[in-house]
Amino acid sequence: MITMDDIIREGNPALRAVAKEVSVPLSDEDIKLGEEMMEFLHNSQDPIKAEELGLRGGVGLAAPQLDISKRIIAVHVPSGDLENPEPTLSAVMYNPKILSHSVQDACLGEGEGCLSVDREVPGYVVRHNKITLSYVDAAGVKQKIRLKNYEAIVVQHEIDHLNGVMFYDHINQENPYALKDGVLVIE
Ligand SMILES: CC(C)(C)[C@H](NC(=O)Nc1cc(F)cc(F)c1)C(=O)N(CC(=O)NO)CC1CCCC1
Ligand SMILES: [Zn+2]
Repeated sequence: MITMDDIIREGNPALRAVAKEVSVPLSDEDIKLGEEMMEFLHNSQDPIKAEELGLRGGVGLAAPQLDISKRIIAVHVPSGDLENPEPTLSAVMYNPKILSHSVQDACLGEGEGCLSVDREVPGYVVRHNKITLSYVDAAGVKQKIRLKNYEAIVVQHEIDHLNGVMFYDHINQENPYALKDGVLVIE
């Protein structure tokens, strides 16, 4: 089972490498890894298990954060309201690729953090507001989906990890809260 000890932290050069595509059909090993990554996210969002295992509540995880240089990400975005426990996005994505994106940019009003970064780095992380994404799912089926707002931000954050990019690489060094006109601030 994946715990925080398995997650490498900034400074580890493996976080700056470009990860390799996985072969399709998926190997049992890659399918198992994806299942373990999703299990980590579920455990991290379960108050009891998170406390027991000392996990930070995670919405996304990329294989390079486990020192595995493969283009695999897992995302699990809870719905946010207790009435509707259905997550708004829950998927293990193999070889995810952004096919196209909106002109409209967006950022989280709270800025971003990272499971591999044990410090606060303030500032807006400007990303695409909407993306069209292709990936191979855990069943080996090619998917093409459109995402927007928070879900799109999470997936872009995870795909960045596959390219050795950290969220703070996007923050304006002169003025971390500088915003061009028209950037949507997502609260
Ligand atoms: C770094 C951390 C603060 C743990 C961040 N979680 C988060 O932003 N909030 C959160 C946590 C939950 F459990 C449920 C929930 F709806 C929201 C996160 O998981 N990531 C993922 C990551 O580090 N992947 O490599 C960072 C987020 C910043 C913007 C998108 C992902
Ligand atoms: Zn991260």
